[in-house]
Amino acid sequence: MKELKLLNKLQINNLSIGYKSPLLSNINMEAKSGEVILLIGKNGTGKTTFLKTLLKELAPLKGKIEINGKDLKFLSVTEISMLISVVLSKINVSPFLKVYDLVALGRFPYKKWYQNLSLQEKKTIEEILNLLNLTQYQHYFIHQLSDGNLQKAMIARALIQDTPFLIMDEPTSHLDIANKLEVMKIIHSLAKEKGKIVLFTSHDLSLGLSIADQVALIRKDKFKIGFTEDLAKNENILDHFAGKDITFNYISNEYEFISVKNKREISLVGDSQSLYWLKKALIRKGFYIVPQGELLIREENSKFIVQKHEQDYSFSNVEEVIRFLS
Ligand SMILES: Nc1ncnc2c1ncn2[C@@H]1O[C@H](COP(=O)(O)OP(=O)(O)OP(=O)(O)O)[C@@H](O)[C@H]1O
Repeated sequence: MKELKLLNKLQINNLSIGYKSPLLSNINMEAKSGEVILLIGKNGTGKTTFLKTLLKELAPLKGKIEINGKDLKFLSVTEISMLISVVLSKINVSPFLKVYDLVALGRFPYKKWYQNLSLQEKKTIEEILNLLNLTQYQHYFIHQLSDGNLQKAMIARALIQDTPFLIMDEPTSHLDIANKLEVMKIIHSLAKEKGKIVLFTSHDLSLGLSIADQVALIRKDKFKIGFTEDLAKNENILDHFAGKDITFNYISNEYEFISVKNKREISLVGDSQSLYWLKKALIRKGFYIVPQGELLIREENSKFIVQKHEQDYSFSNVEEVIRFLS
């Protein structure tokens, strides 16, 4: 699906947001066509407040937000709807709306009644339903949809709105891993193939980081933004979300729960899938994985071989190894 790529730009200067008093100040950021921005921060730090300000539901306390050179302050609701579409985490539509009608509502900024959809608009709705594998559900009431398909229907509505800037609040919450991955893929392709700027919040950090070009982090009343990997490295963002007895493993890219009962040091030789699962179990049980441990474990002919005091012990599964070591 090739489309003319327009150069979209979001520019925020010296923005302060909040209610009576500022929650966050001195927010500066810039994003261009094709960029995905992940907004993260612990609960209650101001993510929703930031999104509401971008949507002009809240007035900025200070500063300026421009989309494609247009200052939000001077735009009407309809004009903003042609620039920004939004997928909210809380579904705010009637459950007795049919999927097709929900999606068609995305054209509301452009006309008075969706029944007057042009042939071209109807064709685009069909294409988008098809793109999101929703065609077979188009005549369902939205309360009849699974969470995954409901989320996709909300995304379809935002897509039909056809705006340069798309905001998504927790688009992967309540979804299983297959649907999370699908939504991530959609976000990625909307930016890369359609040239949109997509800003989304997520508590699924490693998934979000894998598609984000920039990360905006709200921490200790400060808004920091940067190139994803630089910000992740400089701000230790993954450790920031870990807690007591929980650590982020930069090799496996996962959070790990650490028990403090065992303190033995183990070395794993090799990097097979079996050793990966063994390593997860060892860490969960509180062993330290180090380069030169007191015990060595390798895989040979689909068996785990534990080398202890120069002697080899063979085990056929993870459970046996853990029982032997515990
Ligand atoms: N209408 C309001 N008036 C005054 N304070 C508010 C209002 N709405 C939210 N707040 C406060 O602003 C702060 C930030 O809230 P916000 O909802 O933006 O956080 P968040 O990062 O989106 O949290 P979460 O991850 O839990 O959704 C909180 O302390 C909250 O209590």
